[in-house]
Amino acid sequence: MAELFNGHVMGKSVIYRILDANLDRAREGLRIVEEWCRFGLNNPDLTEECKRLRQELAQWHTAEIRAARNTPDDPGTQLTHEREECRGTIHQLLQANLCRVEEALRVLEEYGKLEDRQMGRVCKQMRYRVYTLETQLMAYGRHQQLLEAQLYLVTSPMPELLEVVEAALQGGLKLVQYRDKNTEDGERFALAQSLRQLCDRYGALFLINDRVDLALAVDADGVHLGQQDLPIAVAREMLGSQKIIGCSTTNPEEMKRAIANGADYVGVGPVFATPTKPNKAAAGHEYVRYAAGHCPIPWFAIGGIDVNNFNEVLESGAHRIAVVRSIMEAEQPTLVTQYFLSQLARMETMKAIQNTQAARV
Ligand SMILES: Cc1ncc(COP(=O)(O)OP(=O)(O)O)c(N)n1
Ligand SMILES: Cc1ncsc1CCOP(=O)(O)O
Ligand SMILES: [Mg+2]
Repeated sequence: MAELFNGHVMGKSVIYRILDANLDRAREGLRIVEEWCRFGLNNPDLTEECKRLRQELAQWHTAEIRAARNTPDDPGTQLTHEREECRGTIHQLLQANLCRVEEALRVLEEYGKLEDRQMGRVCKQMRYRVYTLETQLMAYGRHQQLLEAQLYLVTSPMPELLEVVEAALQGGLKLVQYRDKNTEDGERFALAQSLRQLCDRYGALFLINDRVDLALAVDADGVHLGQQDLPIAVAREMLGSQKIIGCSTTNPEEMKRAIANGADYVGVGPVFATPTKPNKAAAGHEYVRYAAGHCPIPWFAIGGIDVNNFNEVLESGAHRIAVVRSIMEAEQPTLVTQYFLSQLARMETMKAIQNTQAARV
């Protein structure tokens, strides 16, 4: 059926070309995401969902639709956006491709229903499934990254804040918390936004200390709450299940409660008394040893840790640490970050070797 639209003959072949291009686009985008779910995350559920979506789309890609393809006459093949040629991180690559799939599904929904109402309905459902996939994938990646992070930088306010954090990111840091008690909200928001962008560029997680509203405003990866801050349950309600919530603990009771309330990680300390938190007594090595033996979720030893006493903290059983001054006040934040990270990685390797040997005996 040929229909006249604005003087142009709108034949079936035009609709079929649009469907063909967008079926390809959606399937290619899904394949890119699927490869990451499979090889990057080793996640069978997410891999399976990508595959199912691809296969369901393939059923709509009939021989008739394929036959309408006319690549040489397609003006769109020469068009690339600058951003397509430069994806900085896996996160950006995944987001760009998920967005491409969602757009293609929307096109398939709108043009598909001109041909077959069922196709419109199915593509709409698939678009919602892709939104869910996106949320799950981003949350999974975020929690995986938290598991892998061994060094946590908690910032302190200073004029060179962004430069120092960037220097630490250049040293391989993957987890940053913006902690700033006194700056007024407007400036705090602007700084949090800049830090968010900086962390994105380096593929690092970005959390906000104390303020759930600020975490929401800049779409941070999560929030860190102390015993005097909002309850975890309230923050969870506001942030949803996909974001990270950390909680400070000073003793086993606080740790147990934080875990029962759904914290994703806990701070364990202060290990040593510290001027950064002057009114807080040290919990000491004993609590670090307790965490090493009992804590089932990721935990970070914090408080007074520096390059000189850091090995003692590792000997007490810590394999993740959080620091403020050691990096924020370092002459060479990149080098200090590299030093901490290399020592933490070395310790992991030694533990893996010891475990293998113990398993053999
Ligand atoms: C990783 C980490 N652990 C502990 C804290 C301290 O949080 P809190 O007890 O709420 O104290 P303030 O940082 O808000 O002064 C932290 N921020 N990060
Ligand atoms: C925020 C916080 N919570 C427990 S100790 C501490 C401060 C750690 O700072 P520093 O690493 O400078 O001792
Ligand atoms: Mg706090």
